[in-house]
Amino acid sequence: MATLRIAGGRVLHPDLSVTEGDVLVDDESGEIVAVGDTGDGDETLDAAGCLVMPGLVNAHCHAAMTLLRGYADDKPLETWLREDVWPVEAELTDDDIRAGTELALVELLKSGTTAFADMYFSMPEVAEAVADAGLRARLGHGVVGVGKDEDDARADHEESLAFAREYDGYADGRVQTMYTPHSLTTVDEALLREYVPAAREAGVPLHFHANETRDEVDPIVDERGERPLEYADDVGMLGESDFVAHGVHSDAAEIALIAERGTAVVHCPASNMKLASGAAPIPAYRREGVTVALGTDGAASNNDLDLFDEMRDAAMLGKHAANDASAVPAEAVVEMATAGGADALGFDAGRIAAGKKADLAVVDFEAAHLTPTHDAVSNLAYATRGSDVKHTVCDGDVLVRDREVLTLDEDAVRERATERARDLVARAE
Ligand SMILES: CSC[C@H]1O[C@@H](n2cnc3c(O)ncnc32)[C@H](O)[C@@H]1O
Ligand SMILES: [Zn+2]
Repeated sequence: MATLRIAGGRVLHPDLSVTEGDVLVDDESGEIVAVGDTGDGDETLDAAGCLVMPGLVNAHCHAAMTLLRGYADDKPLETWLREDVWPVEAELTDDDIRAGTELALVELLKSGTTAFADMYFSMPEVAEAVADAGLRARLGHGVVGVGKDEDDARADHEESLAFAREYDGYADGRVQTMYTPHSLTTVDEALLREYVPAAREAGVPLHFHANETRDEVDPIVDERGERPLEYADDVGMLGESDFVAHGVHSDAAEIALIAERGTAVVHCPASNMKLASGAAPIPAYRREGVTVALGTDGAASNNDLDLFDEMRDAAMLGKHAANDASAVPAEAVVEMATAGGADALGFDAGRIAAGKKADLAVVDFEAAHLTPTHDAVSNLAYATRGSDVKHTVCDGDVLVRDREVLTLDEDAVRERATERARDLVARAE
C-alpha cells in the first residue's frame, strides 16, 4: 500500500467541526485510511495554513457548455434555449464536446471539485476526458424529443441507455452513469413509459430537469390536471437513487412526495437567478428530509463552474427569498456542496472519515479575504473563492498541486477550446 499524508492543516469533519490534524490516504484503494494523528505516509502533501475539506460535488452540469460561456445572456430559459442554445448545439461535434469538457474539468479541478454529474451529448468523449483527468463523475446522454420524429426520439433514448450500460464503472469505477431524459416537457410520455423501466433494469439512476420555471409547470398542470412531480412519480421517475435538477416551483405536496420517495434535489441558484427562473424552496426540502445538493448548471447560464460561488449564492438567495437571514445558513450550503452532493450522486465520498473515498480539496486560508478565521465554515460559505484551492485530490491521487493541474495541460486546453468555440459559433451563424 502506498500512502499519501496531507499534513499540517486543519480538517473539516463530517459534523462540520474543525480540528488540527492530518489525513492519510491509500492511493491504491483510493480511500481515506486515518484522520488526525495519522503517522507518516510514503509521500506528503503540504497543507500548512490550509483547511482540508471534502472535495466539492457539482451535482448538475453540462460541462461542454463552457464553449458557450457568454454566448447568449440575459434571456429567460425557454427563449434562451430555443433562440440561441439549441441552434448552436445542433452544430456541435465530438471534438468540440471533448474540448469544452476539458476546459470545464480544468475549472472544476482548480476550484476543488472532485465529482460532478453531467448530462449532455457525445458522452463517450466526456467519459474519456474524465478518465484521463482523474476525477469522478456520473454521466448521462441527454434525451430531447423536441423537433424529432418517433424514430429519432426512440434512437435518442436507446443511445442514452446504451451509453449508461456500456460506461457504468468505467475508469476503475470513477465513471458511473445514469439515464437522463432532459425534462418532463421535452420528452414524450409514451417513450418515458417504455424506457424508464429499461433504465431500472439496467440498474442506473435517473436525472432530469423538473419544475425549473413556471412556463414548464403550467402546461403540465393544464393538460394533465396533476403537478409535474406527481406525473414523474406516475411514470416511475422518482426512485431512491434518482435526482432532479432545479425543483424551483414545487408545491408542498410535491416536496412531501419526493421526500417519501427518497429522491434528491439539485439546487442551482446562480442559473435560477440568471434566467430569472425563481428561488427554490430549499428550507422546505430540508425540513422534509430531502437530500439537497448543489449544481452550477452549464457555464452558459452561470457563467462559471465555481461551487464556492454556488454556496454563497445558495445562502444569499435562500435568505432573500424567505426574508429570513437564518433560512439557508452556512452549515447547510457546505453540507449541500459536499455530503449532499455525494449522496445525491451515489458516491461514498463527501465526508472526511476513514473508509470514505479520498476526494479532498485543500483550501489556502492564508489570504486577506479569509482573515481572521472566527469560523471556518462561515469562511467557506461566504468568503472563499475557487482560486483559494491549493491542492485537489481524487481517489487518492493528487490532481492539482500548488494550483497546477497535473493531468491536463491548461494552456493547450484553453487554446483548443478558444478555437473550437470560435468555429462552432461561426458554423451556427
Ligand atoms: C439534452 S442535454 C442537456 C440539454 O439541456 C440544456 N440546458 C442547459 N441548461 C439548461 C437549463 O437550465 N434548463 C434546461 N435545459 C438546459 C442544454 O443546452 C442541452 O441542450
Ligand atoms: Zn441543466
